[in-house]
Amino acid sequence: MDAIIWENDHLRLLDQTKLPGTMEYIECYDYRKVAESIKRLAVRGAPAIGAAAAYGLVLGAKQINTTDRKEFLEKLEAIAGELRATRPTAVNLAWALDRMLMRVNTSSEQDVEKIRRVMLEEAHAIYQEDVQSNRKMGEFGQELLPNGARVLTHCNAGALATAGYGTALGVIRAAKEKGKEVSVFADETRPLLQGARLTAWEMVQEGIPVTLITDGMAGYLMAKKKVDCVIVGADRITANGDVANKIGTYGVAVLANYHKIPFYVAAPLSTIDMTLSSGEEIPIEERDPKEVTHHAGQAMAPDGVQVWNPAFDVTPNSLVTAIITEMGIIYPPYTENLAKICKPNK
Ligand SMILES: CSC[C@H]1O[C@H](OP(=O)(O)O)[C@H](O)[C@@H]1O
Repeated sequence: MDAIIWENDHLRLLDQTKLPGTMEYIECYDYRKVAESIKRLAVRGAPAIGAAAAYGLVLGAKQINTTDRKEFLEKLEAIAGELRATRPTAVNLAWALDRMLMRVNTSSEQDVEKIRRVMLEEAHAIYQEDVQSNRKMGEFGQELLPNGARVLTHCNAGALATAGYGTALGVIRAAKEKGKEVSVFADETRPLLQGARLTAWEMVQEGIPVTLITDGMAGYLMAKKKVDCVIVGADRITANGDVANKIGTYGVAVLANYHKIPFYVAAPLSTIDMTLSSGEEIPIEERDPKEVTHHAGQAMAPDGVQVWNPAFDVTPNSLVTAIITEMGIIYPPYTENLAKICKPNK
């Protein structure tokens, strides 16, 4: 299932808000449609929104009506700013836009039409590199999974959250491709149910045994010794190895630590932000309270209730057993070992 397709000179986004019931693509010819799709999580997942934003900038470039390079660049920066503002936590979004702008600004090309072609090349490169990174991550990560491994995951860090194959679910896929019997416990992941709607769907599609649990069941499942390890994705990892990921991840990490179960994070280098020294500096997106008080348009809580709805939390590096990257499996001390594989973002 391709969440992101560039076809016939426009971007097609699988509307993930309609899964698992309906597979419907959003046809984007305007960068504002891409921005709106990222905001409402029609396309979501750190690497996926980075790739979508890169293609969104390509669409924006086509909408700038000038042949003057300076004016073109000024308007392109403004469009990039609108795309960057859609979601604050996943660093891949900013990383992809910065990479696109860097490619344009370091090009000596004066012909705006040729610049547009260079931008499309760069967006394709971002997309293709993400799939390759996921496969390399899977190759390294599957070494951590013995035959018969029972893996708990939270949210969706699969093909739908990336350009394809997945980060956490890429490790699961790679283990299966090696002939290992691996099964998955998927946290439903309130409030938007990425686990129930997306991870469970991906695993069922692939014939990988998956058991859906509510978020509150993870602890008891571990206490019953039914989990061999936890693997999650990430939206931003700081230089010291702190991890921002979907809300609820921190609780799963604390439980895993209490039950002495390995807690792994699978993420490409594009998710590691070396400009931030710790997780305290990560901007955490807060979303519409209606995501918590309503489900399928039905009120689940009384009017007047207060709501707190952070979309992410931060797991301290002390609870992270290892970080699975396309450069290999990174163990503590993270500050030292991440610096060895990452170039500073800035
Ligand atoms: C492979 S990154 C997936 C990451 O992104 C998700 O957040 P959202 O669904 O809000 O975009 C979640 O944190 C996943 O772990």
